[in-house]
Amino acid sequence: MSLLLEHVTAVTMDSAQPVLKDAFVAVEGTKISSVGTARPQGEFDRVIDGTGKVLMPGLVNAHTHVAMALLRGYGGGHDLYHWLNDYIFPAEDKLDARCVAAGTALGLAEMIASGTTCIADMYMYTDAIAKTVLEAGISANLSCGGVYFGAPEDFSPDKCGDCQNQLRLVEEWHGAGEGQILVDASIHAEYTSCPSLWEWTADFARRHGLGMQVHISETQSEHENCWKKYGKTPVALLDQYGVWERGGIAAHCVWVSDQDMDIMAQKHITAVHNPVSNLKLASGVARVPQMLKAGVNVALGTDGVASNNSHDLFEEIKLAALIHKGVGLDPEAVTAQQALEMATVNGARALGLDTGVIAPGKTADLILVDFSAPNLFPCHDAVENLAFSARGSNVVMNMARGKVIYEKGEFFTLDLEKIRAEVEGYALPRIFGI
Ligand SMILES: CSC[C@H]1O[C@@H](n2cnc3c(O)ncnc32)[C@H](O)[C@@H]1O
Ligand SMILES: [Zn+2]
Repeated sequence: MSLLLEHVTAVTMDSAQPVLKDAFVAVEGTKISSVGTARPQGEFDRVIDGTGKVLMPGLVNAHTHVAMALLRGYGGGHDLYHWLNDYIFPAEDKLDARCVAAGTALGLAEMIASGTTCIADMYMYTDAIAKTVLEAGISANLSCGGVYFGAPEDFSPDKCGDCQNQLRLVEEWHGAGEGQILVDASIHAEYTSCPSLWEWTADFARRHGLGMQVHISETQSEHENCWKKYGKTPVALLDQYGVWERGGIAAHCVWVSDQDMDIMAQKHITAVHNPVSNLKLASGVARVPQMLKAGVNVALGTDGVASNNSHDLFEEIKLAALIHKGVGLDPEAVTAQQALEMATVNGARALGLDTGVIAPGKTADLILVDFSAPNLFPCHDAVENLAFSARGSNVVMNMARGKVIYEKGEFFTLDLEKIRAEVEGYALPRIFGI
């Protein structure tokens, strides 16, 4: 399948040619084949007129729990500890694979309609997630979040359910769909696990050549309790156990120290900034400008919609570009360009994907944003408008791996009616008895 997007304004995220007006972007199979201001030679199976629209790389949600769409906004008004223990974990105890499939489909529909093409996910019943992701068409780094509450001296990988789940996940899904699904090793968090699990997970990632996902220093109490218990911060402690040997995704990083930032830069650990979730759970504001200065790769995530209420990454982009200006009294703290980089090229780097940029040879993960909408007109600077004015609802086309999966309100890989019926008819009654 070949496709040409013509007469479009391309915000490429490629420093060689950042914004191209009246551009032509050609796609061949799953890859971008050409980008320029002259019409490429040849015939195309489909031509899309991009007049009045901005083409940009698909957005990368580098930390999420997509199936938590079922729990949208549940347990509001509490901090992380009470929210997890009093609301989320009890609700999650009632989940089964069918609920998770329904929640994943719902979450993916929201993500796709608002411009997301790639996610890094951590959740349970990962077979159901993988099957749903494959159907939906976006790319996903899936992990199942290692938890171990037993006595450290009793730890054995053969008897640890989460270790067995991680092993199965790799065997069955790593590289599935010609690389559409990658499996990452994962540790839910320092406070839900122990040194023997960290050692095992580091070794597991090394043996299988996997990425790593961990929740890190999300709250002040988590960060300080770790220091009291081990005399180290979570970043430094896990480093001691080899967890970051292959880099990794550290979600939140609200309370990381300056020394942690140096380790993160050195070990290629991405800090995933989740500003909405961190504000909603009153966890704080991550020191993103300091991390950027220290050379840390910073990406963006929504976290689950239980702690966010939305999977619209344009909200995270806007907040990431705004909040650090206010906190640091610095109008240049995080620029519009930097916020867009976090949601595209930096996210792609975090997931180990050859995407996030509009350039020949890159994966064709592309979205069209309608700049004739009242909230995007007039446009003095496309990058500023994307960061500060755009909303997910301005996305009129989502192409993942060269395939148009959403256009003008229509889903081509998901059935929204069926998803709604499954959520209302099965998942919600099972979890909440309603
Ligand atoms: C073991 S699967 C993932 C696990 O993480 C929980 N979760 C969701 N949001 C957060 C967060 O902000 N911090 C820590 N843990 C979180 C989710 O509910 C699953 O149980
Ligand atoms: Zn999370």
